[in-house]
Amino acid sequence: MPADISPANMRLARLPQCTPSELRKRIGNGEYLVIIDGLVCKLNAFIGKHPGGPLAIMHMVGHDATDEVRSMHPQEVLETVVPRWAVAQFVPEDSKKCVVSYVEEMVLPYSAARSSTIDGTSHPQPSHSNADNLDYMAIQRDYRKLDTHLRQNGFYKCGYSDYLYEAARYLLFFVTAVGLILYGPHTVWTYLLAGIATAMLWQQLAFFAHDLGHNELTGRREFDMVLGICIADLLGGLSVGWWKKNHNTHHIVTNDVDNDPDIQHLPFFAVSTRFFESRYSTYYQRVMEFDAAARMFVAAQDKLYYLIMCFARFNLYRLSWGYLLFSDYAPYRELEMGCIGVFFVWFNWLLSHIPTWQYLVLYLAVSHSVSAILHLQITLSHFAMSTESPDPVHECFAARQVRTTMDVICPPSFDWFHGGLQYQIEHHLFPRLPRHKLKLVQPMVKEFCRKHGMEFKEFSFVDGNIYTLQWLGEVASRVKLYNGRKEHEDQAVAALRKSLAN
Ligand code: HEM
Repeated sequence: MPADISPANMRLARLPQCTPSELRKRIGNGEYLVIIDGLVCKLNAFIGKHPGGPLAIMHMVGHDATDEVRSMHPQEVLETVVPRWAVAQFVPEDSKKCVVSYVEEMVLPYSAARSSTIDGTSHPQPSHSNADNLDYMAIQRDYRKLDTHLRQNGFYKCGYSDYLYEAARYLLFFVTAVGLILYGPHTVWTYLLAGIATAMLWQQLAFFAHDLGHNELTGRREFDMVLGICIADLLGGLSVGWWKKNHNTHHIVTNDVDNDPDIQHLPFFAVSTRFFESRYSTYYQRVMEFDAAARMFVAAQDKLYYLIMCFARFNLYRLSWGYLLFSDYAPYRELEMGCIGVFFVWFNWLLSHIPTWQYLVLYLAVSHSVSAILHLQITLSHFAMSTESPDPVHECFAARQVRTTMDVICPPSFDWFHGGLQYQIEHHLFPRLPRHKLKLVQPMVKEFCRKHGMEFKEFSFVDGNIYTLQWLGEVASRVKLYNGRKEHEDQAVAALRKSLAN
């Protein structure tokens, strides 16, 4: 095959070389350098314009982000846009070793929390076999082979006909909910059933909005985003922009205590004893205080899990508005605010047809608390999974996703109930893969994990709940120890202060 001598490739071939020590030095001097496919990309001028937001890039400064970037971008961005930002060719010290982070021991102004996670303190982790003895280089190589196989064999093409069944289901729930409220007899059963149908509609639409957020439908970001706004904002009253920011971050730094918003739920939940240290969240840009309220809730988190989940949707309204009103980066702010406004109008119009306040409360309580099913499905995949890498310098993207995620086993006839997202490990390995293809990929992923000795965690929905509750209970039981130690420390400080004052 003749060598590609296009001007773009000639430019890349002429780029200077950059070693790991030069990379560290330049990052220390304030350059935002990310390694992608062997190229060092300087992103200072691009970070503010990045369609995936600045935080995505910040997390990857000083990292080999090849797999993260491949998993998050369409092919044309990888081939034509990424190389434009290349300033050097990267020369690793040892090309036979998989190194993903060159900055673990550096304190970076924009991601200082990341380096503080490895302070040598031991915190309990859910059990994981072989996590210390993996060959990351081989895992990375085979993961890339598998991804290429999926790309070349049409797995990334969306099967639009799959959505015909989806649409029929959405319509059924919508018509049931609205029909019962507008035309049903005024009985408890009517509003109970209408509430359940509304919750199921929201749950099913959330799966569709999720596909659109990953651009799985058409692969065209703007189109999928606007359709997502019509689904999530207009029909569900939640901001899809907020959700995308949150969710993309979750995919890049999955189950990282300081960085992943999907496990940062103080004062209600702590999935790791690390949260007892009142750590700084790079996502929320504030300290997550482990204060008296947090100590009280976390100590009983396994008992309160379902109850708190019943109120989670109200928290999502709050977070959506917080994002739309205050976020620096909200590219569709006006459109989303308009659509959520329309949601409130039509939803209140619907509520105005409920004849008594008792029925109104019943309908709102049922529709919002049954929505908890969705929150359980989301949290089940990660809450009881590892939150700490055994080797942050070498652990490759694929190994990290398998370590931090679990699948839910369910019969094919129940696929719709989990939205196809019970294949979470597959989804985390290939986030842009249309969700109806995930089940076809599962046997390949299982073989990939078996070959490399990575534990493929999967539970039935019931067992997954039990496993999660046990882990939450395990963390909760440590609060007592923490309280005892804190009391002891407070007494020591008080005694010291007293003796200094005398
Ligand atoms: C040279 C570096 C980079 C370039 C040129 C670049 C460019 C882009 C472009 C053009 C898009 C829009 C894609 C589309 O139309 O579907 C995008 C989206 C995105 N990028 Fe990057 N990116 C870079 C680095 C990164 C890095 C290091 C990350 C972190 C893993 C990242 C994460 C994301 C995410 C999460 C999205 C999704 C946004 C969405 O779906 O709306 N990018 N990027």
